Amino acid sequence: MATLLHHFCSSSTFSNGCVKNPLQFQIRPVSFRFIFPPHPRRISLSPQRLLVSFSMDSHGAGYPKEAPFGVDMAMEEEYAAQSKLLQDFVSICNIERAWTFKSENGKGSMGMFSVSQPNLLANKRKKFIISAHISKERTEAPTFQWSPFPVEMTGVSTIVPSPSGSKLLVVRNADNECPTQFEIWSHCQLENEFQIAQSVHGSVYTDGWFEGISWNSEENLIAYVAEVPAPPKPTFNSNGYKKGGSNEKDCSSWKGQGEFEEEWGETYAGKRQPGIFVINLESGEVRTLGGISKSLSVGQVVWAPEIEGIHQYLVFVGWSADKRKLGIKYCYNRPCALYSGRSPFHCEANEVESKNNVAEDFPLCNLTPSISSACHPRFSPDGKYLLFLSCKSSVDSGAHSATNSLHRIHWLIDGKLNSSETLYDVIPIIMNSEEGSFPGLYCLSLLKNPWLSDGRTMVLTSIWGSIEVILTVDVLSGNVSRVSPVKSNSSWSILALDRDNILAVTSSPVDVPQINYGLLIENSIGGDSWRWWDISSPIFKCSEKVKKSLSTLQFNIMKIPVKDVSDCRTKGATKPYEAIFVSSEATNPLIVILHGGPHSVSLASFTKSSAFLSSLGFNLLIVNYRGSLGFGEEALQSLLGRIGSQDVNDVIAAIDHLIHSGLTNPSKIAVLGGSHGGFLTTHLIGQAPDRFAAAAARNPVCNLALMTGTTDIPDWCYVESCGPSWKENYTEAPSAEHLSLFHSKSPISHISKVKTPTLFLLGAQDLRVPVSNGLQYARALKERGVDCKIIVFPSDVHSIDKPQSDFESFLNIGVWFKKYCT
Ligand SMILES: CC(=O)N[C@@H](C)C(=O)N[C@@H](C)C(=O)O
Repeated sequence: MATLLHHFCSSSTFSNGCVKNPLQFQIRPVSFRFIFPPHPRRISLSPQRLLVSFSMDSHGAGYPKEAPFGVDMAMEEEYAAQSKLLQDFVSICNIERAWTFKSENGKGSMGMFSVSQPNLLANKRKKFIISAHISKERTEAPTFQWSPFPVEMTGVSTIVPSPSGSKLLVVRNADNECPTQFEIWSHCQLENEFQIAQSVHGSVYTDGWFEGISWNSEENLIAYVAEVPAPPKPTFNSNGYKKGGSNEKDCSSWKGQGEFEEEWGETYAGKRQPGIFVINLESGEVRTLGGISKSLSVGQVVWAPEIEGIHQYLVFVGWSADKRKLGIKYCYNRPCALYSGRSPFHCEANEVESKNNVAEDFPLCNLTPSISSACHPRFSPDGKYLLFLSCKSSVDSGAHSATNSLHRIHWLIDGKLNSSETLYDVIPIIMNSEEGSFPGLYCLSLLKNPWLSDGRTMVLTSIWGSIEVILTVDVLSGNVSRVSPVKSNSSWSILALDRDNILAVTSSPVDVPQINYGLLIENSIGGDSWRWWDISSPIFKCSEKVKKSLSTLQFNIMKIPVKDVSDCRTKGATKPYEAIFVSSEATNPLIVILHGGPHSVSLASFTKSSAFLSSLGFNLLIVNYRGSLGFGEEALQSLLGRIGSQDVNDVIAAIDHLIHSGLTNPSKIAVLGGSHGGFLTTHLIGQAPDRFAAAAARNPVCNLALMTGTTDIPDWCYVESCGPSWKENYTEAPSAEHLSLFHSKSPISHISKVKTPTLFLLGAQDLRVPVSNGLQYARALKERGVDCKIIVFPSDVHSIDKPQSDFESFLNIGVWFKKYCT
């Protein structure tokens, strides 16, 4: 077991489970249970963990055995039963990506799905490929013939088919100091294999953000993003400092640390600088895209359209960081621009041989100087336009995520931008929209080839209120159409295009994912001309137990009216927000679930952990408080400067609204959230101490004054606490006034009122909300006699998503809530 359990039993739990706090003494009923299993071995002396058992271990020696540390013996049967059910949920597969190919015989097409499934024992996600032959006859339902077995992709970091579909790149990033391996496969064999030494570059980025792997149209070059090798560290031996430094290892010397170098924060430990490389598949030679300054990190590379006799260009995104690299994971507010540069295999021989790679030899062109953010470049099929997404609202306001926009520039074949060239807004930022109409673009990834055959319609997935929908966008007129069924309140997400048809996945909080196939029936693109079919697939198989428990559940998306409309600065902030209510019996205890960010959203889609909690007999209220993505920019911006009050009040109003609606009469209420959702969880138990019977917080923000000096995103503390005036205040050296403001906005300022038993799940490697935030708050609760339990996962980062940690987290949440809410 890679995980470590820390159960800090409060003194009160040792003394018969009484929950003690300075304001109130409460006696909880305690059941002392003597457990007599078929072969009695144990005597449980306390409901918590005082337990002695004598048993013969496999070596025959009799040693007293202790209860597992952190397992509440009064709940052991519950723990065992829940762990079985949770395993059934955990084993449900996810589709990561999909591709379609022309079929060999010209009839129909082939679908290839990259699927992942957690492997608890190995504490890894197994990845495998499963394929299907897709046949379709005009308007008839398409049929999928699935390959009999999946093929496991052990050790594979990513795969990328070539544009013609005749070759497949397989990348294997190695651990330690081993080379990265590239394999090129044809339909039935390995054609070539290349080992790229660490001295050339480190791991290829497969992170979904800097990541970019692009085949050229001739399919003889691949451009990609990989870690630039670190400069050598100073070397010392028995004679002292060894001049010159080297990366070689030998036994008679050691490496010093040199100097601290900034990295990109949470999930990017060890990543200082992504660079662009090109491999020639005929020679195996790897060249670096030159001219990139040290302060520019680059990614998302694509080839510009190829034109005979003209230098070949690469287009990519650059993020500059002069003084400090601030965390970039979940943070779309980092300024970035599109650049073009000449392919290192299309430069003059003397340029390539030049060892200097200086900027003058390889001039880069900033293609988007007039906008603060440009990412995900995509060329139109005719090569005339370059489309890109922008997070400018996020960059300009400082909110870590916000409404996106889509833009178009006219591509000039020499890879340069004419300064008079206009940048067109295809989808502008929507500040506020009418009920039921397009709320704005919330899309942070595009398919490699998102184009329908007319060459001007892009297909993408975007958040719309509490669901994801599939949209078509005419990039010349700017017309946006919702092509996933308007009446559906499930979430729809595109997997791949099959010529002009869409391969999608849908799910809801009570339905496991399902593959759907959308056929464009009429010639006119957009409107209601899409017909959708459910496709049966072996991918999302689940146990009878899971099916049975899901069949008893229902959900609806509720509109919650804003309480204090007079406090709102904009019209968009007065509009109702949403909450997803998942229920079976009206009298079930209720779990209020709160997303993080805060500019993120809980989707009405299938989430294994939430489905597990509903299957335990809890109703769920999943609140998309104002500030969430998917509701227009005014509603989102309304939260800046008001965290800890507006968001807290929105959650309380949602609970009240639900209760007054008569849909439920919960016996007890629990609250659960991670990160900013943990901030809300701990605020709620402090600000509304009588309302919650139990709480669970995953890497919660509890004290902004502590977080600002320890997190990878100190700017977040300023933006969310100060609002629009944050830039004037932001500094790495907070003043006493700043610290006092941060404290007043934090859950820790309400700690004296808390009495709710609270479970803390903390990742020791979290760079975003370092473990000290949760630990400080939890220790302060214990000091006050509030019942709490802390589990620290030593190798986990902010998301606590290693399979074993995720499993143990939700098992403990389920048991904790059962203990205090039923
Ligand atoms: C921007 C960011 O990471 N904020 C954190 C405080 C947070 O809430 N993170 C979100 C993304 C989460 O759900 O973990």
